[in-house]
Amino acid sequence: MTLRWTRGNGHGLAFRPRSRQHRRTALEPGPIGLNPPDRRIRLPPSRSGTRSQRVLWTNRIAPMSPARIGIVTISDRASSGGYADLSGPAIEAWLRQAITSPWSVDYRVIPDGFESVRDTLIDMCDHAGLDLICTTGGTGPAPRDLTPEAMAAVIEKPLPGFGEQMRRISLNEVPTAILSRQEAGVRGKTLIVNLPGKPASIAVCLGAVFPAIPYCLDLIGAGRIETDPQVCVAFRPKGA
Ligand SMILES: Nc1ncnc2c1ncn2[C@@H]1O[C@H](COP(=O)(O)OP(=O)(O)OP(=O)(O)O)[C@@H](O)[C@H]1O
Ligand SMILES: Nc1nc2c(c(=O)[nH]1)N[C@H]1C(S)=C(S)[C@@H](COP(=O)(O)O)O[C@H]1N2
Repeated sequence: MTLRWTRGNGHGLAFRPRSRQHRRTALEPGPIGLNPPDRRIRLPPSRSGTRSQRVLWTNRIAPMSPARIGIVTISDRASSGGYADLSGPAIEAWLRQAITSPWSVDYRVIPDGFESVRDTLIDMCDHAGLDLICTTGGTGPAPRDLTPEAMAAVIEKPLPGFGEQMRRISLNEVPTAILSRQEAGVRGKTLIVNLPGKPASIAVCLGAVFPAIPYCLDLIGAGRIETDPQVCVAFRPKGA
């Protein structure tokens, strides 16, 4: 038996404006929407089963619960209707191609600014309980670009390698990549990764760092992600 995930709230993809902030939350299928064969749903062992049988069912046979991924577009103009957000959807499209295990998305479009970014990220980590959050925008040096300042107030463990690698790869594309202060870090069981605002930067940056993300999620106790090796070869050390 296989599972096919369906949209959970019946609201489809429509935006629901909320003052200056637009928000869509939907339980959505991953790109494939099927559980891997070794994770088919079976009835759990009865209460009389041994402890090791129950552990086996829980760890190896129970279906993977969907990973919960947040996408946050940080842009004054996208959040006020100045232009259509292209970067958030670009992140979602890239993830749909790369991730083969079930996942759901929590997508928000918010204005630039310290408090707006800080409060949104804290809400997504602590209340929505997301496993991974990808932000886009607000990483540059302009006065309203305050994503890194908000990150400093949110993350508990910085992971500087992410920003270094994304800038390194991006410099092959555009000299102004050096202007991005994008970074990544962990808060509780959530990994947050910043991407620049330009839609074209999304695939470049995700392609550069995503191979390390599934194992990072394993290490922090977040949801498990499987990837399509044609798109992204996730690296997990042998024995992990
Ligand atoms: N989310 C987005 N969707 C579509 N285009 C975007 C987005 N973010 C940035 N861009 C494009 O990239 C350009 C430069 O990005 P940058 O982040 O510097 O924008 P910005 O001028 O700071 O945007 P804003 O004022 O809305 O925050 C923008 O002028 C816009 O054309
Ligand atoms: N791969 C890639 N990285 C990029 C860019 C880009 O076009 N492609 N734009 C740069 C530019 S022009 C800026 S100003 C910084 C910061 O962008 P942000 O403030 O929209 O986050 O990201 C940089 N990083």
